[in-house]
Amino acid sequence: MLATDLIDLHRYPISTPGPARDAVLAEVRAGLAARGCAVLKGFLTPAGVAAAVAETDAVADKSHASHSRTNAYFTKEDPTLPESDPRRRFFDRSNAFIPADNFEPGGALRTIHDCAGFDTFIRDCLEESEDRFFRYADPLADVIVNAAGAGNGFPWHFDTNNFTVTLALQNADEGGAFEYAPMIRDTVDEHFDEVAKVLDGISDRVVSLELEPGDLQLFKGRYSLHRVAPLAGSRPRYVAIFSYVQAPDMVGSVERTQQLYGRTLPVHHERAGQRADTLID
Ligand SMILES: O=C(O)CCC(=O)C(=O)O
Ligand SMILES: [Fe+2]
Repeated sequence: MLATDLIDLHRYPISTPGPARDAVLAEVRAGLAARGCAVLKGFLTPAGVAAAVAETDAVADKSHASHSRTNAYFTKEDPTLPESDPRRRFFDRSNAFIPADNFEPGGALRTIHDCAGFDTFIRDCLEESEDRFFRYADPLADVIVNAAGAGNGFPWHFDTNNFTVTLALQNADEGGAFEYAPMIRDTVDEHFDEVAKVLDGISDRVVSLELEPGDLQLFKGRYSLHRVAPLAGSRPRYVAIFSYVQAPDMVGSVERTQQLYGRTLPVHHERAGQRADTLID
């Protein structure tokens, strides 16, 4: 399997410096600056989509399902806040991640991820500096697939990570749109009143994206409230997630890895407590 067969490199010459690549970068950066979101439609070829879906179908039974009730901030219930506060609005979240070690080197997803120039292209899109941009070194989490069946999808939230790189592989029979309220909060103001309107379904700031199989999405979810709308039907929604972090050799914490993937590896225990930052997660 060759990256040239899987990625539409004519439309997106990610590893060929020149005006065509510069034009793609300019468009992505403009989207990120204006809305925190950029979509490269048809990043994969039809053959690339088919190969990635077949690969995912073959390991779909390895997914780990977890359920929780969460608010948009992933914080605990705080009864001292007024009941109308968005921090007290909890929603059911169920998700199933296929851990990264099910995707073999040379398989479709890793051929895409390992393609020459892929990481540099993503870094250039995000305008991150070289010493602050590394592949996640977690063998269970660097390349995963979120396999979502019928249900609530992924309720409204802000991401804790600065950006997310996803590749849409398969849509559900119904629902599953990616909805977001661009830049609804900023570094100094949570804008709880605006957030509450989104949660109540009465905001006029929500944008709905119908991503199609093969679309690559770069999303800065720290300031833009977003969700995956409820899903229906028997066909699961598959989205691959490529993770990058700000320091080398990072892996997930033992607790979070266990929760998301249902197991841990020796590396999670060896590196526990050696994180580059002091954040909870
Ligand atoms: O599945 C998606 O499209 C994105 C899910 C999401 O928002 C997340 O993983 O934080
Ligand atoms: Fe998110």
